[in-house]
Amino acid sequence: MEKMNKEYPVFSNWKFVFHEMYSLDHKYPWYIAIRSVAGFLAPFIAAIIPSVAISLVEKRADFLTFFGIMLVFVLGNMIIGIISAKYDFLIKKKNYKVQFQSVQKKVISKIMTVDYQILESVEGKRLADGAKYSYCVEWNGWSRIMDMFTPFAFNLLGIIVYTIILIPRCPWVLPVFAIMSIMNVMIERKIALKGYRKYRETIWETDSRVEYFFQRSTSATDGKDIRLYRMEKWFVDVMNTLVQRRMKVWKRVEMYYFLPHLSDTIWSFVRDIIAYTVLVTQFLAGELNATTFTFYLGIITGFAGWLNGGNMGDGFVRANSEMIRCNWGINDYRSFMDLPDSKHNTDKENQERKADQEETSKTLYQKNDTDQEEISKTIYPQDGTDQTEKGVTLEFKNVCFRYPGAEHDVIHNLNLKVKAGENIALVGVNGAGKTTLVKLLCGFYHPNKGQILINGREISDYPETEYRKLVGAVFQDMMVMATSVAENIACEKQEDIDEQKLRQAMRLADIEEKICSLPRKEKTSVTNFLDKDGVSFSGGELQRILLARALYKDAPLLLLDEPTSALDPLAETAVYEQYHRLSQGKTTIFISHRLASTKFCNRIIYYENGQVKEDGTHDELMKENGAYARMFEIQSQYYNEKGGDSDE
Ligand SMILES: Nc1ncnc2c1ncn2[C@@H]1O[C@H](COP(=O)(O)OP(=O)(O)OP(=O)(O)O)[C@@H](O)[C@H]1O
Repeated sequence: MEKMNKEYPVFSNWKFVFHEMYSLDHKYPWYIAIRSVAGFLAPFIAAIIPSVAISLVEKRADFLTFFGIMLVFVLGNMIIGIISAKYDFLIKKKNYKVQFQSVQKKVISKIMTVDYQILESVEGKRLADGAKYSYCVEWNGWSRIMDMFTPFAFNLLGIIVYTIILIPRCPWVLPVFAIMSIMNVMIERKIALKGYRKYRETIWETDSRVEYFFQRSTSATDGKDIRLYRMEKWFVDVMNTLVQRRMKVWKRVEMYYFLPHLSDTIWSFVRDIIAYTVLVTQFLAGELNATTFTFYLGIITGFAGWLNGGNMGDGFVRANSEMIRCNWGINDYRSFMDLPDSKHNTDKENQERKADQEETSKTLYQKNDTDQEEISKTIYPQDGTDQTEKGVTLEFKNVCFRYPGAEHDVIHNLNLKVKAGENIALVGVNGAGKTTLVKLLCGFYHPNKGQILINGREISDYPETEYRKLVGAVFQDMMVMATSVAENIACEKQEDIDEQKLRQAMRLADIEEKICSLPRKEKTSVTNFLDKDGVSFSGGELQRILLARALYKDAPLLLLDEPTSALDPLAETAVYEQYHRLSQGKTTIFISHRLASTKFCNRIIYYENGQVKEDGTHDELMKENGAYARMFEIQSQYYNEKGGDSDE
C-alpha cells in the first residue's frame, strides 16, 4: 500500500492554508495586509520620534509646533493601535471559522467516508487523529499557521523597508544583510525540519497513548473493571512513564527551536556591531548630523526587532520557524484528506457503466434458472432504485481475503451463491471468518482476489449511496449514540423521522412497549452521557433497538451478526420468530452460535477456515452427520443435560 503519511513542501502547505482562508472569505488577504501595515507602522513611528524631536529642538521650534507635531505622532500611534486590535479580532474570528466551520466539517465527513479498511489500520487511525489535532489545538496546524501569517508579513515588510532606508547611507548593507538573513533562514529551516522529522512519530505515539489511557480511565463502562481489578496503579504508572517520555522529547524538540533563535541572535549581534561602527564613524567624521544619526540608530535597532521580535510580538525568525513547525498538522490533515474513500464508483462513473452492466447481467441471468430470470428484472428497476421485494442475489466467486500483515487468508477461494429471498444461517467455530464475510458484504473490506456480486453486479461497481441502501446489518459490537431512541433507530434528525415507520420498526423489534412506558417515550436519550434524564438500557434492549434500526432501514439484504446474543431465551425465541416473518422477501444472512436459531433459516452453511464446508437444510446436514451435526448434538446434549439436572 502507498505510504499514507506524506510530507508536503513547506511552501505548498502555506499556499494550501492561505487558499482555504481565501476561499472562505475573499477579504482575508486585505485583513492581513491592513494589519501588517499597522504592525509595521507602529514600531516605525516609535523609531523615528526621537530623530523628529531632536530635529525640532535643533530648529528651535516653538512650543505649539513641537507639541502639535508630537501630538500627531502620539495620536497616529493610538489610531494604529486601535486598527491593529480591530483587525486582530477580525482575523482571529475568521481563523476560528476556517478551523471549525470549514476544516472540522471536512475532517468529520472524511472520517465517515474514508475506506473502512484504511480507518481500521494503525496508520489510518493515526492520520485521522492527526487531522483532528490539526484544527483543534492552538499550538499546531491550522490555528498556529494562520496566527503566524500576520507577524510573518509585517516583519518581512519591516525588514524590506528598513533595508531600503539603510541603502543610501551604507550601500553595501543590502548584499551583506541579505546574505546573512538568507543563510540564517536556511539554517533555521533545516534545523526546524530536522526536529520535526526526528520527533514527530514519538510525540504522536506518546500523546495518543496518554489520551487513550485517559479516555479509558474516564469511561463508566471501563470504570467497573478498573475498580474491581485495582487497575488504578497500573494506569497511573503507565501514564507517568508516558508523560516523562513526552517531557524528554519536548525538551529535545524545544532545543531544535532554540538553536535557530540562538543563531539569529549571534547573526544580529554581528550585523548590529558592523552597522553601529559604520554609523558612529560617519557621525564622528561629521558626515551625519544629530538628527540623521538618531534616525539611523533607531532604524538599526528596529531592524533586529523585525528579525528577532520585540516590535509588536514575534519576529520574522519566530514566525518562520513556527510556520515550519506547524507543518506537522497540515501534513497530517492533507495526508488524511488524500486517503481514498470506499472503493465504490461515483454516481457519474456508474451511469457511464450502467448500459454495459445491463447487457452483461442480462446474458449472465439468461444462463441461470427461471428464478434468476425473475430476479434479473429487479436488478435495474425502471424507477431507478435497486430495492426489491424479493431480496437480492449474492454470489462469491473465488473470493480470497487476508487482513493486512496477516500470514494466511481468512477467506480462501470462497464460492457461494445465494438466491433472492433466501434466509441463510452462517455457522462455524470462533475465528472461522463469519464476521469478516459480513464486513466484505458491507463493502468495508475488499477481496484480495475474486468477486462478490450482488444482483450480478460487483459491489465496488455500485455507487456508495446506492449500495448502502441495499444493506441493513446488526453487528456484534453495539453502536448506539447518546441521543434519542428515535434518532438511534432512524439515524436521522428528529424532524426528518417517519413516525409511523419508527413505531412499526419498534413494534417488530419488540421494544415498543418498553420505550412507550418511559416518560419521554422515543425521545428518551440512550444513556445519560449527554442528558441527565437519559436511560441506561440493558444489553438485550439495546440489541432490540439496533434491530429496529435495521428494520427501519428496510433494506433488501439483511446481515445479522449474533444479534440475539444478549437476549434471554424467551426473548430470543420471540425475536427469531419475528425474524422469520420479517426476513420474508429479504435475503438474510444470520450468524449465531445458538444453533436452535438455524431452524428459522431455509439453508445452513457451515463455514470453516474461510470456506464452505457443509451446505444444506438442517435435516440434510444432520443426515450428513458432519461438523454441523456434531456441533448441534453437543449443544442440544448440553441443554438436555442442563434440563435433566434442573429436573432432578
Ligand atoms: N481487523 C483485523 N485484523 C487482523 N485480523 C483480524 C481482524 N479482524 C479479525 N481478524 C482475524 O480474522 C479471523 C476471523 O475473524 P472473524 O471475526 O471474522 O471470525 P468469526 O468467525 O466472526 O469469529 P466469532 O465467531 O468469534 O465472532 C480471526 O482469526 C481474527 O483474529
